[in-house]
Amino acid sequence: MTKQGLLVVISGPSGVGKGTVLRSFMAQNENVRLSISATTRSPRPGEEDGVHYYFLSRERFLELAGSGGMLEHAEYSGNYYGTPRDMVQRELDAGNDVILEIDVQGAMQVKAARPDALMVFILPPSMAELTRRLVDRRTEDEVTINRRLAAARGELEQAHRYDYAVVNDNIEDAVEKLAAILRAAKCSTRYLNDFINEVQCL
Ligand SMILES: Nc1nc2c(ncn2[C@@H]2O[C@H](COP(=O)(O)OP(=O)(O)O)[C@@H](O)[C@H]2O)c(=O)[nH]1
Ligand SMILES: Nc1ncnc2c1ncn2[C@@H]1O[C@H](COP(=O)(O)OP(=O)(O)O)[C@@H](O)[C@H]1O
Repeated sequence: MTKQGLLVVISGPSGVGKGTVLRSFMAQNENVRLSISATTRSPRPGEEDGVHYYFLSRERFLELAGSGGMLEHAEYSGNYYGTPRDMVQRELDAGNDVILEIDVQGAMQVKAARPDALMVFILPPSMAELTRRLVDRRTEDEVTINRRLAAARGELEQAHRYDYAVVNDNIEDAVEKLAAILRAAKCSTRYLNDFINEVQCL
């Protein structure tokens, strides 16, 4: 039997650099898969259906969620977001680690349903820098940016519910810290049963 991959949840306020850090992390690490979420928000320029997100109508989203097709789902800043179940389980069973880049509400659902999930929170160096990144990205209008900054304060208060925090000051450093956390997690005694069956600590 192939050993199961690690389920990794990554959260952090909008604009902190989750996408940027994960793109670089994925390019440097094999046997890791990024779950593609479903969302009802509109695609940004350059975003492709089935690559960055599955862009669904509200009706289709609710249908999928209602039929148990999602591991978790939540409403964030006026839109629905959720993790389709199928790919996550398939990749874990194949022995690949799976990263869910999801908001705090969804993360807490995963933590309850899958206590084995490794929970990582990405922090900004400061609120001023977070604001600067969100504004400079130029993908949202002022109202949306303000909404996301308001949400950020609530999200940061939940960071203590995660196993690890990574400050995204410098991208390369953040990628390296994330890799170290995954390596350490594979040696964690919380996976002791798996560990006895199969040496996970490389
Ligand atoms: N619960 C949940 N949140 C998600 C999912 N996919 C993305 N999100 C979160 O939704 C929020 C908004 O995502 P997005 O609109 O892409 O904006 P961005 O994070 O600023 O690039 C972020 O906190 C994401 O982590 C998902 O499948 N489930
Ligand atoms: N360590 C960093 N230093 C400076 N700018 C960064 C850093 N990480 C990300 N950024 C920039 O901040 C903006 C938001 O990053 P993004 O990855 O889209 O965030 P998120 O996915 O968390 O919403 C982007 O313009 C990105 O280029």
